[in-house]
Amino acid sequence: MTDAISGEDLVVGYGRKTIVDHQSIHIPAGQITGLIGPNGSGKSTLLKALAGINPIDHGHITINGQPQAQLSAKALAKALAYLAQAPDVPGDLTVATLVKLGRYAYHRGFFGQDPHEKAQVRAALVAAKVAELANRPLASLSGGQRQRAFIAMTLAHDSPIIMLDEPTTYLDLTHQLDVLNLMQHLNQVAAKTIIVVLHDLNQAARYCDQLVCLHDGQVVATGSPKAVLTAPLLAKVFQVSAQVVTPAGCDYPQLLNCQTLVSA
Ligand SMILES: Nc1ncnc2c1ncn2[C@@H]1O[C@H](COP(=O)(O)OP(=O)(O)OP(=O)(O)O)[C@@H](O)[C@H]1O
Repeated sequence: MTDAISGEDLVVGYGRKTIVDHQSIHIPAGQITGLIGPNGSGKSTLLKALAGINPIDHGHITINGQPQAQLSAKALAKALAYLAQAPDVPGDLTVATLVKLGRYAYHRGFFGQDPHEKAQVRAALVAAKVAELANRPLASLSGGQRQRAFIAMTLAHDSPIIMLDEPTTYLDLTHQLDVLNLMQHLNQVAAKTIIVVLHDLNQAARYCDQLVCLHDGQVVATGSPKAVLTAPLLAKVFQVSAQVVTPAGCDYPQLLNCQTLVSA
């Protein structure tokens, strides 16, 4: 299977503090890859490096076979859309304006025309179920509505690779499932490659083809949810004991009876 993204021997950190230390990661094209790991294990740091947001101190990243370092900002923006964990934008921006910003990589010429803008923005608003909020300023929305507006912006990008850092944060269960189903739909129908950071391991197992598990900045497991979510890994990395079962009719594992192994 070809890689949409590969990162070899990556070192990423902040100032003198190394977070990801000589690690490699491969993101297969056309699949959903889940990044899992405890708080502070380096998921966002690694994802931002793959997206070209965090500079790397060592190693090599390729996007669709091309060295990331050789891609212009516009070429990188056309190749991938990245949705941050807590995006920071002015609250007086309306949802429609935010979603239009997702099209900036396609603006051409002095006046920045984008012939597909109207249709793509409309489709993104509808897909993320925020069309009725189009004229509302972001500051007036609930956390979940805001999150869906940002997802619409990411969809308007219409890039072959989509990176989502904890896209279900702030969402109630229905809207979490909406986002995950939308992600799956984009993968299955539009062949998007998706990399998603998820904390809910049962959702990760259900929706992802591959999981990459980080622990203290190290990639400690890569493979199918069944291969990665084992009782020993859950104990070592998450300090949780759990039964790992494959429910009847499912081809993915689920965790039951989770108990923490560390006392409060
Ligand atoms: N801008 C920053 N400057 C300095 N250190 C940072 C910065 N961002 C993150 N870190 C540190 O890097 C480490 C990894 O953080 P990161 O956000 O990548 O982890 P994560 O696995 O995504 O965590 P979470 O699940 O809590 O979001 C943490 O120790 C964090 O404090």
